[in-house]
Amino acid sequence: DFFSATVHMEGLVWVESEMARAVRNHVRLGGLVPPELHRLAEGAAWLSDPTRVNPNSLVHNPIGAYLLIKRLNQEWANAIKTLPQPQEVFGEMYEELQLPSLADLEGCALALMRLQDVYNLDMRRVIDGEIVMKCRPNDTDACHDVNVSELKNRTVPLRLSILDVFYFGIVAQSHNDFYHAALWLNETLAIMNANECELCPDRREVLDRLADTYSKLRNHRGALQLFSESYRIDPTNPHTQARIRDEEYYANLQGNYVWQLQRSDDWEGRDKYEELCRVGVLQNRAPRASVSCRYFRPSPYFYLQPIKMEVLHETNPVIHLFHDIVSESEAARMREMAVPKFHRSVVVGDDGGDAIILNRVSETAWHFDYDDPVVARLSRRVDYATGLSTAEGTAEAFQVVNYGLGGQYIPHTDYFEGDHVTRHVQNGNRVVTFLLYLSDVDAGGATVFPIVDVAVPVVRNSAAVFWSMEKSGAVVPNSLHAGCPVLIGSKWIANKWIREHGNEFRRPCGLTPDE
Ligand SMILES: O=C(O)CCC(=O)C(=O)O
Ligand SMILES: [Fe+2]
Repeated sequence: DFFSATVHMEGLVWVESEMARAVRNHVRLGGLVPPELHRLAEGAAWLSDPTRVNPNSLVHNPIGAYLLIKRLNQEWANAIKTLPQPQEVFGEMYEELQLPSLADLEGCALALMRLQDVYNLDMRRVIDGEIVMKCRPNDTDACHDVNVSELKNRTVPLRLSILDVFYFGIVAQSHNDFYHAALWLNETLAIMNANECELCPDRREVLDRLADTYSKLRNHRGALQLFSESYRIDPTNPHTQARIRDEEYYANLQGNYVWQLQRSDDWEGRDKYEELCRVGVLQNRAPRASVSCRYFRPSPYFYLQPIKMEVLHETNPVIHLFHDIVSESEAARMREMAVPKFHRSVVVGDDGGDAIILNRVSETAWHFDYDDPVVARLSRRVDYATGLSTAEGTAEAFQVVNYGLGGQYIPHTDYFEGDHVTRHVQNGNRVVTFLLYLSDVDAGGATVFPIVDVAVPVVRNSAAVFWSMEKSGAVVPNSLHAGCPVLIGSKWIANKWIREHGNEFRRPCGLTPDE
């Protein structure tokens, strides 16, 4: 999949730019191409204009990413199909051409809907190509409405068409996500009611889909009304007639019941987590309420260049941010080595095995110390900075992650609990997390600790360091944390988890259990 890591999406920007270049060259040399192909190539010309902003920023925006995938999966693919000899236009690249799939397009649509919830995005503005976050009524004063797309100089209009709006509704419906289906299908209908449009979807299909969605959500009166309208358009359809009878029956049973559209994915702690994500949406720009800052020399290694340490939470759990702990070139090396190794991220599933879930959309690679001198050097630095051994068997390899579109990692603890202990705790539990930020993020993506109300900013080349265990060996439930969905940008991190075994003498028990 392309949508599961932003770095893969960046590759697609390059693909479009190269295809456009090939078409333009072909035309310049006197070749003929269908007008549609010509239009696509001209539309992508700006991608190879060096005076414009970084083309990768196109896919750092979720609307831009969706539109790119759509162009490649549908418009380019269809136009190429009409060519009798595509090799004449595209040459060798044609053989290796890998265009995104329908699953990618769906993944983009679902990602946008997830962002819509967490950041409470204004739907109308999304359709106009703008990402505007609104705080929810119960949010703290620390939350501020913001148009995050204004913060980036945009180069191309990112407007969605009514067919896109309809498509979002269809995707949601086909994933049994009736909440978003209702939102987007309703919007489709609203746009159709407000405008004369040539390229509108079939009205009856929109009505039937929305009616069916309402029925699933137990809004039988709404469903009845829509099926009735659909029936007026086509009175010969026996299926609609039957549905009207059913909905009438259920609506009567419901009596005066007042229906309200509600999100369907409720889980404990969701609201607090999402609120903190909204508060932290521009965390790396805003001044933070850090407890204190100081130079920190945890070992002679840092004698000449002490760590610039920001204390974000003093205890239970300790959360520090170490600034400039890796260099630009080390971070680049870590990212570059990861791409060829990437696999879709998994989490520990209920059965103790690996599980792929939509709650963790990202790609993962593991870097061992013997893979590269830079990795070994960084492991050593983590040892000096934490005072704990990072030798093999004591610490895990570096886990490098690039989040995908709307990529997030919902609240969890890094230490293992319950059934997971047996499978994952041969070397003891995870004592400390050293979370390196290998990139900036334009908006969203903060690491948040909902129990203690801390949002850690994604500051390039810094590391969030937090402790999951007390010296006594007791775990710290307050270390519950999450990676907020990336709203705009490409988020790269590298985790180093250090285990208990091998550190008994480096971090011995205190004199009292709560030391
Ligand atoms: O991406 C983040 O900010 C948090 C990641 C995380 O918690 C993890 O990988 O365990
Ligand atoms: Fe974590």
